[in-house]
Amino acid sequence: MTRLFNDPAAFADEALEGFAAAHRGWVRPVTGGVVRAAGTPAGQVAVVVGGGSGHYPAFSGLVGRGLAHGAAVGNVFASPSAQQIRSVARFASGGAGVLLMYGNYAGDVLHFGQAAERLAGDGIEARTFAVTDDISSAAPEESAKRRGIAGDLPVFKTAAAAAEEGLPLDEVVRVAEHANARTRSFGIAFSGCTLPGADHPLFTVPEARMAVGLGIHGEPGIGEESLPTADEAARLMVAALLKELPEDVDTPAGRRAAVILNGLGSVKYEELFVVYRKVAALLGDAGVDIVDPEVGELVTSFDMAGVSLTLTWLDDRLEQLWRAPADTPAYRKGAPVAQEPAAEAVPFVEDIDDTRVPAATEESRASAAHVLAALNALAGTVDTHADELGRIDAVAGDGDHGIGMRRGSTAALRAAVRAHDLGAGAGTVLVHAADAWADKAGGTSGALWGTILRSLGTRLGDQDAPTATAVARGVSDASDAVRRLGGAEVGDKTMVDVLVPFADSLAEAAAEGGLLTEAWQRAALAAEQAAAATADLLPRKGRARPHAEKSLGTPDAGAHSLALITRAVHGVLPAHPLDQH
Ligand SMILES: Nc1ncnc2c1ncn2[C@@H]1O[C@H](COP(=O)(O)OP(=O)(O)O)[C@@H](O)[C@H]1O
Ligand SMILES: O=C(COP(=O)(O)O)[C@@H](O)CO
Repeated sequence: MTRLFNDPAAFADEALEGFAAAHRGWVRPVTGGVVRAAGTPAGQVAVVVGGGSGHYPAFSGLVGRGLAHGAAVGNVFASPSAQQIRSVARFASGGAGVLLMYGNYAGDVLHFGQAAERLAGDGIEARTFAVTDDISSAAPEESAKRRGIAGDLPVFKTAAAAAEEGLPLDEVVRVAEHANARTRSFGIAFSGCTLPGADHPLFTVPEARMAVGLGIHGEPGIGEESLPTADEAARLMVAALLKELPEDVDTPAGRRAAVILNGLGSVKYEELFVVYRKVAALLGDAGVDIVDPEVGELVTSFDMAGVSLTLTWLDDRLEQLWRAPADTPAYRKGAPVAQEPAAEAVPFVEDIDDTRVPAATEESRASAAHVLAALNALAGTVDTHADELGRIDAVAGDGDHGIGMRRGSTAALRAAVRAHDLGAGAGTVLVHAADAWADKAGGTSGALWGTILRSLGTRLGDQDAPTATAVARGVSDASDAVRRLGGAEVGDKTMVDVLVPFADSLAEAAAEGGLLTEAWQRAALAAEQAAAATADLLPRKGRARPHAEKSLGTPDAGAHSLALITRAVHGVLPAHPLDQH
């Protein structure tokens, strides 16, 4: 249970504020997260890590000398937005490029990827790297699809130590790749976490049972067993990791390994030590030399009861980087160094200002009022159904779909009203709404809804009043862009299962002529049917993919929310052609 909070929606921001206030010697708050208080030395590659809140000390606690140069911090269990990441990276950049590092989750992959593209536009070379250490989350032949858990630490740390040595970006990336290929984790859990403001846990594990391989957001595991003793838990985790050695490690005997026994939130230190005692003995029996082990909380999930074991199989180079000094709020190694308080917040760079509004015609400005009505209806239906969306998402996802959609749609509406008041046309109103949605919501749906609204806005532009055909084309553009960005196709059990038939049916109906509202009505029906049909599908993308049977019988959350939105928007479309006011 998370008991101490104010407004649950403000939890992540308030936690970050307090964290920064408590660690002024190490970090400086900037838009989107934190950077090192002392800045990045000129000419050094900056390692910017990030992910959702709720996993402390990942990710803000790992910022400081010898480790990350900055951390982009998202909402609870949702990736930071591309805009947040871009902002942190701009503040952290030391002029030699930026390596963006995160765990392999759909939302993070989308937002960090977009941030890297935008940084290139800012003249900052940026590369991305997703950590994939959790061996329960995909089979060895699909290791690139694995999630990142406590293996984040050794992969971030070795790459950052290479950056600290002054190596160029390409070489820092090579170290990250090598460390990731040599890092494997395996976890078990006994109970789920309860998010701030929630009155029940996000997921549960039956009494006296243990979920094997359960993810840090409750992603389905690979099995369930009776509650083990501490020694049995150690045996299970060590055996799993020794069974899956990296390709270039033929036997554990005589090898050196960094070992992390990570507590996920409510397993306390003495319990961890009892387990570690057996882990060390078993690894010793297998002939493994343990190097600088860590036993403690390094990647958590609020009050989740569980532990994970991570091994990084070292060679001389990785060992040198693993053992290099580090000094961050949550992770210190080597001789202590006195911290200087941060200089008062003088921005290293200008904050990003994307609020300008280009000139628009009278017609387009008048149509912007219809766009506002549509966004208002959208935000209204999301608000009404937020709890239901969360419940659906919790079946096989992380339960935050309603929260994220509410946060995004509210921010989008607010930005749209502001742009409209500044005299924006329909296209610009949508583009501002798109950016606000992606920025404030983060997560997978934030990136995808940002893309949907931006595609539509770009197609409508600020010159002509939108016709049914232009709207249908904009929706088709959105459908193409979402598929391109997320890589999902129809049948994968995502919002794409609704977006594609909605776009196709709208295009078909619009081509027959008539009013947008009539065409939209047909398309909304197609969307509702397609959303309901996702209940029969097995997910092939996103969090719910591994061991997906759990979601059979429940529709996809993103597909359902899209169908609800198409219906709500239909209710406010004008009963006359948009270009004839
Ligand atoms: N690759 C993808 N392409 C399109 N849609 C996706 C993809 N992955 C996930 N989704 C959609 O995103 C929804 C989850 O959104 P959200 O709650 O923001 O996710 P998360 O918490 O994983 O960031 C899913 O229900 C699904 O419809
Ligand atoms: O949950 C996280 C990000 O994944 P999403 O796919 O955006 O939900 C985050 O906590 C781990 O980085």
